[in-house]
Formats: sequence, structure tokens, C-alpha cells
Amino acid sequence: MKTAEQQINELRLALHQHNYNYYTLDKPEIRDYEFDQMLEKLQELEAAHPEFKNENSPTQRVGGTVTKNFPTVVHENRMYSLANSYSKEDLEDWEKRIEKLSDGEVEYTCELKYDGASISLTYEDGKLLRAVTRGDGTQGDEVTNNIKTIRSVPLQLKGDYPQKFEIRGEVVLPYEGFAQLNAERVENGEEPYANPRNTASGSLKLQDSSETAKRPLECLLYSVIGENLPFKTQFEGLQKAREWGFRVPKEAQLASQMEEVEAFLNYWDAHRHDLPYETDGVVIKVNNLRQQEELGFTAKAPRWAMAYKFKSEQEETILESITYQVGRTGAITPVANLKPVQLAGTTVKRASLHNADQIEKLDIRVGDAVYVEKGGEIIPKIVGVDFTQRDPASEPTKYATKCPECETELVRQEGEAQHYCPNATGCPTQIVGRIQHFISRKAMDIEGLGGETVALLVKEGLIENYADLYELKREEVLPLERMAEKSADNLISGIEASKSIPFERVLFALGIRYVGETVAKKLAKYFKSIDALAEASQEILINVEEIGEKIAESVVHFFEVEENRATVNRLKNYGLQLAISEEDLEGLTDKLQGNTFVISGVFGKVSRKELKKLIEDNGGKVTGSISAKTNYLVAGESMGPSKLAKAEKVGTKIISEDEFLEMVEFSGGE
Ligand SMILES: NC(=O)c1ccc[n+]([C@@H]2O[C@H](COP(=O)([O-])OP(=O)(O)OC[C@H]3O[C@@H](n4cnc5c(N)ncnc54)[C@H](O)[C@@H]3O)[C@@H](O)[C@H]2O)c1
Ligand SMILES: [Zn+2]
Repeated sequence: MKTAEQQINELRLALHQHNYNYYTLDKPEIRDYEFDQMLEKLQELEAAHPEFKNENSPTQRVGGTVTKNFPTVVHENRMYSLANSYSKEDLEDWEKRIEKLSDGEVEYTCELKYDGASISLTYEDGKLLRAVTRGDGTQGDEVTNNIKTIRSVPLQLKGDYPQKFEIRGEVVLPYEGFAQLNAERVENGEEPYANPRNTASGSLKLQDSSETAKRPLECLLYSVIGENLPFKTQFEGLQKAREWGFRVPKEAQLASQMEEVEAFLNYWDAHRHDLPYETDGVVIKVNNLRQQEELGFTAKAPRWAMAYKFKSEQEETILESITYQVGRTGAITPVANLKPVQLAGTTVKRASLHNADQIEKLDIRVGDAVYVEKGGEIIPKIVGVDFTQRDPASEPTKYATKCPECETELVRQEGEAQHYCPNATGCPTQIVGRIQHFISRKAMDIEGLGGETVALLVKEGLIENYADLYELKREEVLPLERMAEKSADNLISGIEASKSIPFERVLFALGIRYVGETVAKKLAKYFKSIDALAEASQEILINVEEIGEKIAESVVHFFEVEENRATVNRLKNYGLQLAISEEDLEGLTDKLQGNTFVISGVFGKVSRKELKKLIEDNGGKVTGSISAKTNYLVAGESMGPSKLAKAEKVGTKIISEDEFLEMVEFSGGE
């Protein structure tokens, strides 16, 4: 067995080499995930054997180097890397450390972690003075002329910018530009680039700026550094930078608890491939700059920030064909059929491709070698094409024009990503899908009836619409395959029992496009009956909180269709709940209508959850952080001082639990 010292030395040597391949040559030989695992291993070994500590270790230094091709500039403020975490537990540990080291309540900014090349821009009197790469963190390459070719880098600022400051960001190459660039290279008989990140980085190091200008690069900014800055938090800094003319993506969010941070992580883990550029995680930062200053830096990274890397177990395989699936609302989803490959412990044969834009953006073609990745979702995704292996004779993918189930011409509405099969009443998959949705657990939850039986009932011609379920007779279902006396009884009694399912769930069960569980709840609460909802105009619908144009349009459209109205009427006649019951109505008021609340601290009489429900039942709205729009802060025990200060600053009314309960005339629990 190798000694710890040998292992440490080998890892250091290998990591130095990989850093060189990655940062200097822009040609990595291993995947980032493997690199990170080696680095983590080295970190563990060094922690267990402090006697081998060495300040030149890759764990102690920023990985890049300076080249001799550009003037070397020493950074006025060192450019650090970021500490990494791969699990929610790591994050929670970090939060605990932060809370211990900081005084006062800590708020966090969550930002996307753009995957490109770091850059530092210095502005003086509103003009770009110089642009320097991160290099080894202490000094970097001055690439001002190349940076000036990027259109999103302002050469002259506007607004109340400081006289002199530095701003940091990431130069990225959006997918679309990357695919275009590669297409041109292939046409010219050149080798295509492997990935956007290394291409972005390589583009900054070109000697001829007119070459850089041909690359559709973007510069996304995330941090302003300097003295006497006109803001006190990271989040305000982002807003200011945007006002001065920088491209600062708008996805960043404030979070007052780790729960909110995790919601942000989960959301972007699932949706990051909808962004036009690559991201490899989320960066969580302590929002307050004074607290940041107190926390300071380690040898390699700030203590006040933490990167959370999306898990990307990636494999390369061949795309054998693209097929198309029809959903219950007629939405078409393209599916990639892959040469089977082992990924994260399972055999993967299919991957989701989202929509036509996604296919175009990644420029995926049948026969390509593609990278598949498993993120937070169950279905793996294709995240890129290995252009180096593309068959020069291949042609761009032509998206389906007809429904694979019923041959109807597909439509795509202006502004929508998805294609649809418009044949709602005749497309067999849609008919079955709609009824399956109707009976599903979160909708009518019909016991004794499953998806397969629904398909069978439709196939046998016993039902073709969910209202038909309520006319099913025991004698009709008994002859069906695998249907025993007992199961037939269960089915019929399950259908009968569903008549008492509350209105909001019936509304969800109807399967109106864009009316999910939450929207159904909102609509039910607001309109109180299906009749009122059916009469509502688009303008009235849009006025309901959180109901946008798309939803409003879809609801109006649903009730315009005569057949839908007839179905709803039948459901009403069968005795389904198509209005809020008297009992539920009693608890609902609009006393708090138009008021926004923030809840903070611990409460004595009701739980946070009950408090939230009380606010919503009385027509109010609950948000996570205080802004100028917050009307009330309901303050419990041990509420943090920073929230209080913020509330006082923006003029939010601060009320106690008792004062709140009085407002809604709450008379105590049951
Ligand atoms: N495959 C290889 O051979 C190889 C070799 C070396 C490094 N790598 C990869 O490079 C990465 C390590 O590089 P690193 O040291 O630059 O660390 P990092 O890229 O993980 O994180 C630090 C960088 O994140 C960037 N960043 C993006 N968005 C940001 C935001 N909103 N706020 C703050 N910073 C933001 C900054 O440029 C910062 O320098 C890892 O992903 C590693 O796997 C791979
Ligand atoms: Zn169809």
C-alpha cells in the first residue's frame, strides 16, 4: 500500500497537470467531476496529515496561471476561488459556521454559478480602464482589447457609479453561439470545440482581438469591489451594477433561511438547461457586506461564500433516434433514444429533450455522440454534443410536423416553447391522459381505479370523457379483463366517493392547461364556484394574484369550448363539488386583502404554518423577505435584529402574534 505521503504527492502532481491542461491549454483531459473528487481526496488526506501541509498544494491555491502573451497585472484585490459543497448537509454545516461567526441575523444571496472564465474589470470615471483574467489569483493577463469586443461590456457607464471600482464576472459563450461557431468550424474543415467553457476561456487569450470579436461571448457580472460603495449588501450591489449598465442576470434571489436557499437550488437544478448559457451550480453568499468583511478569507476562498455544485454524473453515448410523445394536454415532448449506457447506477436508454428550441440550441442530431447527465430529475438529459465526433455529412434535426398518435398537424403558439396536437377530443393519448389525470391522487383520487384500467375502459368504448365515469355500471365493468366482483364494487364505490372531493381539487382535475394544483387553489378561493369562474373575463382573471396572461387565456379558452361546458354541467348534475362548501366559506374572509406579510421568529399560540394559512384564508399574501411592498412584519420570539432593522428602514408595520390574531379575530385553536 502507498503511504499517505506518496498518495498526497501523486495527487498534487496529477492535479497540477490537470490545472495546466484546463487553465492554460483550455484542453482538459478529465471531467470536472473527476477533478473535483481528486481534489477532495487530497483535501481529506491533508487534513488527516497536517505534517505534509504545503502552501503550493492545489488545495491552497487558485488553479490558473499567467501566460507570457499578455502584460501581467497584479490584482489590487486578490481573486479567490470558491469553497465547494456537493450536498445539502455540507451547506447546512456551512450555515452553522457562518451563524456562529457572525453577529446578528444572516441573510443570503443565491446566484447562479456561471461556467466560463473569470474576469476582473476596472472602471475609472465611468470608463473601462482594464480587464484582467484571474490568472493565479494574485496576478493575471491583461486582456482589455479582447474584452472590449464583447458587446455586453459597457465602455461608458451611466447613473451614479463610483469614481473608481472593480467589477468581477464571468465570460461565457452561450449555447447558441457555441453551436454556430462549431458549425462554421466544421464547414471550414476545422476541429470543433469540445465545450463552451473552455472555448470562452480560450477566446480571451487570442492574440488578435478581431478574432475574439467573432466569438459571440457574453460577460455576466456578479460582484462590485471598491471603497465607499453606494450600497451595503451584495444584492443591492447587483442592482446597482445593472443600473450602471452591466449585464447582471436577474435570477439572483435573497434568502433568509436555508430552506429558501434549498428551494432555489432545487429549482435551478431542474431548470438550468433552460438558460441560454452553461451554469455548474449556485453560489450562496452572505448578503451583508459588513458581515462579509468580518468573515474574511481562507488561503483559497472567501468564508462568506459557498458554491453548491449541481451533481452531474455524465456519460457519453450515441443518439440513435428521436421520437415524440403526446401528453394529456396535447403537448409534444421529444424523446432521445440512446444506445444504452450506465449512469449513476442505472441503465439509461432514453433522455428528455424538452422541446424544439432545446434541440436547436444544442444542435442535436441523430447519430451524434452526446453527453447525458442525471440531475435532480428522474429522466436524464442530454446536455451537449461531442462535436469532435460529428459525422460531417449529418444534417440538422427536422422537428416533427404531425402528431405521432393521430397524424394531426402540430401547432405552436407564438411565444410558447412546446408544440401541441390540437385534436383534443380525437387524439387517443390525450383522451386517456386526461381521464388518468382526473382520477390521479392529487386530483379526484379515485380508489379502485388505476391508469391501466382507464386505458382499458377507453379502449372498450365504455368511457371517452371523465364525466362518463359517473355513469359506469357494475355490470359494464365486470366482464373486463382481470376484473373480479370485488374490484368492480371497489371501482364503483370509489367513483361514488369522489363526489365529495373539494372544489379546488375538482378544478385541478378538469385538466385545464396551466391550471396546476396551486393555481386551482387560488382560483377556487377567489371565484368560489365554477359558474363564477366560467363567467370571468380575461381582465378579471389577470387581476387575481399570481394569475398571469397565459393562465387567464387558457381558462377563458376552456370555458369557450361548448363541449367543456357540457362536461362541467354533467359533473354538476352528478353531484360533484363545483363550489366551495358553506363550511369552508365560513373561514374565508377578505379582511387582509391587498396586504403583504412577512413572518419571522417563533410563535406561542399558533405555528408558523397556521399563521400562514390564517393570512391566506383572510385574503393576505405571505412573502419571504421584507421589501418596500411589505405591509406587516409579524414578529415572534427571538427574531433576528437585521429583519427588524430592515422593517424599520422601509417603514413596515411591526405587529406581535396577539395583535395579528386580533386582526383576523382568531378565537383559538380547536
Ligand atoms: N477537468 C479538469 O481537468 C479540471 C482542472 C481544473 C479545474 N477544473 C474545474 O474548474 C473548476 C474549479 O475552478 P475554480 O477554482 O475557478 O473554482 P470554481 O470555478 O469552482 O469557482 C470559482 C469561480 O466561480 C466563478 N463564478 C461564477 N459565477 C459566480 C458568482 N455568481 N459569484 C461568484 N463567483 C462566480 C468565479 O469566476 C470564480 O472564480 C471546477 O469545476 C473544476 O472541476 C477542471
Ligand atoms: Zn394527436
